[in-house]
Amino acid sequence: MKPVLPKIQSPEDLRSLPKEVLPQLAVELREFILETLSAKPGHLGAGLGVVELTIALHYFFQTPEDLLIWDVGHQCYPHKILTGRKDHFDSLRQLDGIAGFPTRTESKFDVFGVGHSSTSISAIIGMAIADQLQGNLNQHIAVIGDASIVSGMALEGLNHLGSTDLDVLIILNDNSIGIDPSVGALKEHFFQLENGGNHSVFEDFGLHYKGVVDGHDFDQLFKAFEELEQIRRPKILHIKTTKGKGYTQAEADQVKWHAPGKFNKATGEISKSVQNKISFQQIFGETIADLMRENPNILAITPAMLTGSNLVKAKIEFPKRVIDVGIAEQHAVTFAAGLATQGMVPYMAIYSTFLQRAYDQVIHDVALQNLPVVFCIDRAGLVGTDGATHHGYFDIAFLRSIPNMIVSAPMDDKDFQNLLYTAQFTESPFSIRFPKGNSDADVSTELSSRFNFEKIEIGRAIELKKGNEVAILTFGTIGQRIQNVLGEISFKEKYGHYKFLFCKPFDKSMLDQIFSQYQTIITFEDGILNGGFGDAVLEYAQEKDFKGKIIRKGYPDEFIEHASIEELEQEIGLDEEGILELLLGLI
Ligand SMILES: Cc1ncc(C[n+]2csc(CCOP(=O)(O)OP(=O)(O)O)c2C)c(N)n1
Ligand SMILES: CC(=O)[C@@H](O)[C@H](O)COP(=O)(O)O
Ligand SMILES: [Mg+2]
Repeated sequence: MKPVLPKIQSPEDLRSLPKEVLPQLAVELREFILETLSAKPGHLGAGLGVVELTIALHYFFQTPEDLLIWDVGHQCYPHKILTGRKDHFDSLRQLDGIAGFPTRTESKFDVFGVGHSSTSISAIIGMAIADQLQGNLNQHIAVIGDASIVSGMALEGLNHLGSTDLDVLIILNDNSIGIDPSVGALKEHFFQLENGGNHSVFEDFGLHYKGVVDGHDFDQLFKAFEELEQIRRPKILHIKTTKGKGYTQAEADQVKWHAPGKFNKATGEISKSVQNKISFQQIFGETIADLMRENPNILAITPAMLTGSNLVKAKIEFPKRVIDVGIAEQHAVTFAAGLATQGMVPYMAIYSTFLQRAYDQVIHDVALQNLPVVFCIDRAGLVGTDGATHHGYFDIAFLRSIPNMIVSAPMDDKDFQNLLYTAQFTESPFSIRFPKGNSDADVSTELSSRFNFEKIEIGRAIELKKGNEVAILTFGTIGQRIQNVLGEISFKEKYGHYKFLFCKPFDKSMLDQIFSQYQTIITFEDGILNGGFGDAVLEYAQEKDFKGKIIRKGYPDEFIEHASIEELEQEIGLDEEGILELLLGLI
């Protein structure tokens, strides 16, 4: 049979095909995704799992007039390929290329921007109510995974939806896994439904329930769509799929193949880059286990990012003290607050971008009660190819404004370990932000407790180098880059370098000293400038009536798109070359 995929530029082309060729199209689509992703890394398993579902949805419904939302959006590659982006698909997640998640500015088929999970039900209700009020007769469909539907936001959406008369179709794509194996009580309920259980929790939410349908079987999918078309009220279709479907290796190790990086399609071998340096994630994983060995009150909490946060090893050693609560950032933070009231020492491992969802819990449940929860904020700063939804550059600003909160960031591996160590002794909430990727420490660096942890004086800044013209103040790992640049620069004596491990509390006495010695100050941070570290310096400068010049460098007041971290830093001018140019321009 002739290939079908090359003929498809839009769902209209798809809808002109006879149903019989759809299984062949599914094979071609998988092949196309595997071929591309083996060289241009991205999220693999989730997309492979929804190939038939995606084809069936665009075939049956009149997209884009019928509105289709993909929750999280990491499974959207078949959707992107079928909706006019096939020819650009090899630019996936790269500078100026197509985004890894549905994005409204990219296509009219991406009706809602996603990246963070569990938003699809709320968004589709909003669209359905708007269409009802405006008299539009289009369909409304949201596809959501088994790990995402148990999250608070999704449950709030279901609770709303079930009380309406909206003709909305929710498709629960149940593959019995998130990134890591599913957790929580509802996974057992879903399992029972798959095995003949006949009353679903969704009916109690007021939805018509249909399940469980084989999500890889076109006939079953179309039959279910036809049946549900007649039900003109909120409804849910529960389908069972296999994450990684059609690629043996991805089916066999679904955690590894969630987002495997580059790989050899023929052998299934995942490329390993030669690692000369230790990553901050490795340091975190080793150090937290070390601290847990020493202090039985320490627990580590993760909202569904056990592998990403490098907590797997600690979980094996301390199964009861490393707790994955599922996609439940809000619950995770308040749960940590509860633990802290009873004298436990919770280390909340959370990506900066996902902490955004729990902002009220940080303020109301932790900081207001001055509870000593340790926030280990991973993926802080730019994260690269995941792009705008996942960069973590707001946290300095949003944490600095909260009373009682300690806001810290290491410059290097040792600082990081010492901050993690010190945090257990404080009586206030303590945040430690660290970036994705490598530290400057060599792979041979000893990470275990044989390295002697040192208690850090909270709030104290350190003069790394005296200067006589320009004071460079850094917060976080960007300080390492400054050190590299200073190593190269002529007129070194002109530049002083001050390391601020804490943005709050702020070392005012060090600033007093800097104000008295320099007329030019430049601040560097890997966060948004609005309200960040540089602003803290400015605020104090104004208070002290400092008359010199203050320049702030960080990220602009913009949402930054996807590309490699290095490319993005270069664009912003915060790569070594950009910094060198900047510093030379100051004298
Ligand atoms: C609020 C939020 N927390 C965490 C994540 C990270 N994350 C992305 S996909 C995913 C698992 C989703 O599992 P599921 O909904 O079952 O979809 P599947 O990958 O199995 O298709 C997680 C935890 C996220 N995107 N958003
Ligand atoms: C889709 C999603 O939110 C996650 O899969 C995210 O891409 C993980 O990021 P890391 O790869 O940095 O763990
Ligand atoms: Mg799943």
